[in-house]
Amino acid sequence: MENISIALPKGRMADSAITLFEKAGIAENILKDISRKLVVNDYKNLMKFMLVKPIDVPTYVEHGAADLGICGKDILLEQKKDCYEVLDLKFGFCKMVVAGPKEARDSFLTNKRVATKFPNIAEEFFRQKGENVEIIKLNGSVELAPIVGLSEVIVDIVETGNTLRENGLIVIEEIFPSSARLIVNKASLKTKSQRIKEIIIKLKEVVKTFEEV
Ligand SMILES: Nc1ncnc2c1ncn2[C@@H]1O[C@H](COP(=O)(O)OP(=O)(O)OP(=O)(O)O)[C@@H](O)[C@H]1O
Ligand SMILES: O=P(O)(O)OC[C@H]1O[C@H](OP(=O)(O)OP(=O)(O)O)[C@H](O)[C@@H]1O
Repeated sequence: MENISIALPKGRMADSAITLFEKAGIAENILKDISRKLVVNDYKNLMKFMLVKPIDVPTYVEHGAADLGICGKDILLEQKKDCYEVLDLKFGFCKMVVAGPKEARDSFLTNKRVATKFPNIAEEFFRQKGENVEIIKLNGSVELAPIVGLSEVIVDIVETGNTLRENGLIVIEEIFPSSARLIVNKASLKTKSQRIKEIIIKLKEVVKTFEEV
């Protein structure tokens, strides 16, 4: 049987991703072994798990360093890497939105500035609307930008809405909903097709139970 390697996202999606594999009975004790260690081998099930930043998951999968990976739909749409998206995992729910102070919704601005960690998504969204905008790429704390005059609006992820509220911002437009997705390396799906298909079937069974809740 071939070994299967999986890139899991560090950070807020890590626990759900790890629990998913454990519940599916595909891997054992990943949680126990992953702390500062970045690769965990499950020799019994012939699986290798690696923990990477969510933004890097598609890169590992595209290059075949991982056969499978888990990351948000937001990251897939931003990066458009060459891999297959095979399953909506029904956790990590959030929305990509345009947000800003109330005045930005109520007044028509030409050539507005948009601060974001997702420049490609923002660019595409405003291009489709036929709006000419300047995209300002940031790496975090995006809500700060309109408060200090770096931009008029932001394109960012909203989950509870707490960060927007606490900074006096509102959702102006929703762009798309996001959740965690399972992605697969294109060559691996051919060369390791039986194992990968078995894994997808087992994960689907667990995901079904999330939907029933
Ligand atoms: N409230 C949220 N804020 C950001 N991302 C969320 C939220 N809820 C779910 N997600 C999902 O989690 C992913 C980001 O996870 P995480 O915040 O751990 O990564 P990160 O942005 O690289 O972290 P960091 O801010 O430490 O650099 C997103 O791509 C998205 O799919
Ligand atoms: O709607 P909420 O539940 O408040 O969540 C949304 C916030 O969480 C994320 O930031 P993150 O915590 O990743 O920090 P960052 O801004 O440094 O990326 C996102 O970019 C928003 O700022």
